Amino acid sequence: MRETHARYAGLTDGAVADYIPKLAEADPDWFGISLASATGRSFSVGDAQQEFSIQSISKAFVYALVCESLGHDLMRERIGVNNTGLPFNSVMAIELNGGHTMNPMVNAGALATTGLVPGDSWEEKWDYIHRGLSAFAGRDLELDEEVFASEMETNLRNMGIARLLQSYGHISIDPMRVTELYTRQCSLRVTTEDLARMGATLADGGTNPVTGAEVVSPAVSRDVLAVMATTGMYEASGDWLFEVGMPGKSGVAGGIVTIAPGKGSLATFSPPLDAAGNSVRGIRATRHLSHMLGLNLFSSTAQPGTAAV
Ligand SMILES: NC(=O)CC[C@H](N)C(=O)O
Repeated sequence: MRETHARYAGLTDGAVADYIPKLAEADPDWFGISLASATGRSFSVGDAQQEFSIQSISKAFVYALVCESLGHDLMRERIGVNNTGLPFNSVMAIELNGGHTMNPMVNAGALATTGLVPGDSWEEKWDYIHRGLSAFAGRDLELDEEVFASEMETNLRNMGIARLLQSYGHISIDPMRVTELYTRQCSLRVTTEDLARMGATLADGGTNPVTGAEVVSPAVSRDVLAVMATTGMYEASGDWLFEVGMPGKSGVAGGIVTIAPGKGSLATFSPPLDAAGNSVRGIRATRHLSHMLGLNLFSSTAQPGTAAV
């Protein structure tokens, strides 16, 4: 892992996200990698204690929690599991599909998923998300108030998507409050160590390997990993699966979590992103580690390959 970190630390491709003004302040040199096993062991290199906002990675875990509460068959019917082939904040994807969301890993499906979070009040709904994501991580996650405020000020597109979904009957409660709740979940602060533990919980069938908490069922974990594999890296999910061979989920702050079912999880953090909004160093490092550790799910042997990655 040290070798992988050193190998890609000097890579300067990509650009730090700036459509959320606060994110533009990130240091492009930050680079952390953590690994957590499904048996509770972990290892990190680089800026693994640097906190950053979880952003879209929250989508996978909130989806898991809502599937656990409402049933994954119902969620599949309501939200969908197919890739849109379009950017994460696409409005066209809704219009091209008769007003339906396509999957929970892009903004439309994620907003609709957050709109289904159980709770009689907004406080209860937030508590459900906050407690659930914290249970995945095994510690109490904190809100980044500055990132939250910054995105709320510039959130017109997500508000538009939520309104559009309301017009098609896919959000039945106040779409502005749903957008706020979604933005709040995206603003929780994590480190790669947290993300690796969250991923290891999915790798372990929904039980946090460190705390022993049963956060979601093995069946929900399995289904969430399948949706991550098809859509976790947005329109670049095919390239990712082809190269890495494992489900992954990225966020615009620069995090990526990758899961090796039954084995554990890798998490990377590096703010510069490619055109699809995925961390450039994160992709390269994960690809390399998948290869070196023989983690590709489609390989018939667990032997590391030899191709230069
Ligand atoms: N790709 C992402 O991480 C996007 C998350 C961000 N909060 C948004 O909705 O725009």
